[in-house]
Amino acid sequence: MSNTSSSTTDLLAIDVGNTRVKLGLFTSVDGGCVTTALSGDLPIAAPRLPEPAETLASTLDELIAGALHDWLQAIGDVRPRIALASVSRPAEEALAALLSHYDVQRMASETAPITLRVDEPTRIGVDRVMAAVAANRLRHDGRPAIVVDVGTAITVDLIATDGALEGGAILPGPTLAARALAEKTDRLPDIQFGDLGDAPDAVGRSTEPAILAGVFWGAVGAIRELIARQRDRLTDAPQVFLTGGAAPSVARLIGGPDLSVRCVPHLTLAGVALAAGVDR
Ligand SMILES: Nc1ncnc2c1ncn2[C@@H]1O[C@H](COP(=O)(O)OP(=O)(O)O)[C@@H](O)[C@H]1O
Ligand SMILES: CC(C)(COP(=O)(O)O)[C@@H](O)C(=O)NCCC(=O)O
Ligand SMILES: [K+]
Repeated sequence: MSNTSSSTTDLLAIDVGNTRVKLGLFTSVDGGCVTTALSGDLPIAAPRLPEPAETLASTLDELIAGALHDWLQAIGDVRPRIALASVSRPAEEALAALLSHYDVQRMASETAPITLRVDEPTRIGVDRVMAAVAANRLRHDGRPAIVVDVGTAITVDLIATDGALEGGAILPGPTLAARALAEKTDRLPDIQFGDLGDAPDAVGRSTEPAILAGVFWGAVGAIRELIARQRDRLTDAPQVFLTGGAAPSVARLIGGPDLSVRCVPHLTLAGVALAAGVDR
């Protein structure tokens, strides 16, 4: 882990999902947003999206058990200001209690720097909104975008050419789908797959591989179909941004010759940092 020098403009962005909490330390230098990555002695040029200098992805239990304390110490206990975006109310309260000595800004969907062209702006998940804020930085002017977040749930969201978040689709993620099968049936086991790994054979020759084939290719197929249907409403080809814990496993199966898909691991964290004004 690199040494990060303390600065009053350091921002700790936190994305609290239903499975894991993602933390990213964003450092600002001279009011501009740069990474601490160095090329020789010179900071590399500011990317269009802020990149966290340090990150941690952990379960809430691990954080409470000491991982948060250890990580804050390891990054130099810089006492950054904190921007917290959570889709889990219990996890949010538990984290806020752990961080009671810090200045914590709680992010909300309806106050984010993006137009929400949805029926109930206060209900749309703040993670979806933050990822869209970041996607608005990445997409080319005049091009629409589709943001796919493969986490506990999968979300596929459409951003119009004017930058407004139009809404999208929500479905169970692979791990959740497998767990639901185990819970709601008598004879299906709870398959453990921390890492989805390589694409499985679509013909599983016993129960576990059959479940794996179903949840994996079901997720890939659902994402592809949702992108295709959202794309049908557009005049210009969308740029697709993929994020979330399981995104790397499915990324190369989503795109094609006429569809560019970019995997952006810290999309939501970067959106939190942008919404909290890291480079303003
Ligand atoms: N190493 C991994 N490889 C593939 N998938 C993973 C890995 N770690 C986690 N996942 C998947 O990512 C999901 C968690 O992703 P994440 O984006 O953190 O979700 P959330 O935001 O809902 O907490 C898990 O449910 C699991 O399906
Ligand atoms: C859809 C979600 C459950 C995704 O959560 P995640 O998979 O990141 O844990 C979350 O964005 C959420 O609780 N949304 C609220 C409802 C909505 O977005 O319309
Ligand atoms: K998420």
